Amino acid sequence: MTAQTHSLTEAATSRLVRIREADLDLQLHYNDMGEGPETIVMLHGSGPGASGWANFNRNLEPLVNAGYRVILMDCPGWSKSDPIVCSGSRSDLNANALKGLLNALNLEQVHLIGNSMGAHSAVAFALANPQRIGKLVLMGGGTGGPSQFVPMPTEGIKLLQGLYRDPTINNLKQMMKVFVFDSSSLTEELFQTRLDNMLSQQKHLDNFVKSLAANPKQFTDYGPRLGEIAAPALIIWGRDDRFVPMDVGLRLLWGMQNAELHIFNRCGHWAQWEHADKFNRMVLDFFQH
Ligand SMILES: O=C(O)CCC(=O)/C=C/C=C(\O)C(=O)O
Repeated sequence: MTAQTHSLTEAATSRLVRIREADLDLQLHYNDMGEGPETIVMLHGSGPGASGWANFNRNLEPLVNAGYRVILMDCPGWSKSDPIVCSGSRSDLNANALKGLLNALNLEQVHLIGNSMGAHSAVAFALANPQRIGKLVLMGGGTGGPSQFVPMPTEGIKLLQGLYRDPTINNLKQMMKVFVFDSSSLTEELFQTRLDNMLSQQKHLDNFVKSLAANPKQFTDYGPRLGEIAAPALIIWGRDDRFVPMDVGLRLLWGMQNAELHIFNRCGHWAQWEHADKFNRMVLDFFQH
């Protein structure tokens, strides 16, 4: 552990900020750590109880040690950010929240790492604000829309939606076992932390269900616009992803101007957690060259 990372705890890096952007006027929670000329913002997925810290805690230290400022944004409707009902595009809503956060922190340009919903939101942000993007890392997401091979919603997304409606420990375990390739890596402590996160914000759970009822397709299909994105992009997928299938990654690869794709074998929807060491090395190499 270096001097930079000895204080890398959720509590020590936790911050709140008020943002006003487009039709949003709300309080956002984020974690802020490290120092350096370049900033990486990480955007989490849409599962119940998700947060920047829950999704990316295995990926922070190498980036901070390499001299990056790292920010985890908790999207509106998750963790300690304000609740919201989303009846339009969740990808665009999160992109607006990110713009508000960057403006509040005086950050003109950043790199983005997005997981699942976070990847959908990163692409929405890149389309709306091309000049504010350095590089993009997208895992298990990047655009809504169909898979060529797998019926949608996938089994994972059905379990996720069921968990929002009925947030029990058994439903949580069922969902998380489909999340990852090797479910023996999931500990009771991890389940309990996730359950506590979920149940501490009942309003977020209720609002997600209301949002789905108002608009079942929360994530815009940006397929036709992917060619507008010129930023270098590293797409990372799990071969065994049962939430957002791997061919969505191929759509991104074909669509974006400057993208490359890495597919992990024996990997589900959480590449940054399931293959953290290799993921961290690949991401650092991508940012540094
Ligand atoms: O519905 C989609 O396309 C996105 C699903 C999604 O974001 C799931 C993410 C789940 C997590 O990463 C999580 O809960 O930690």
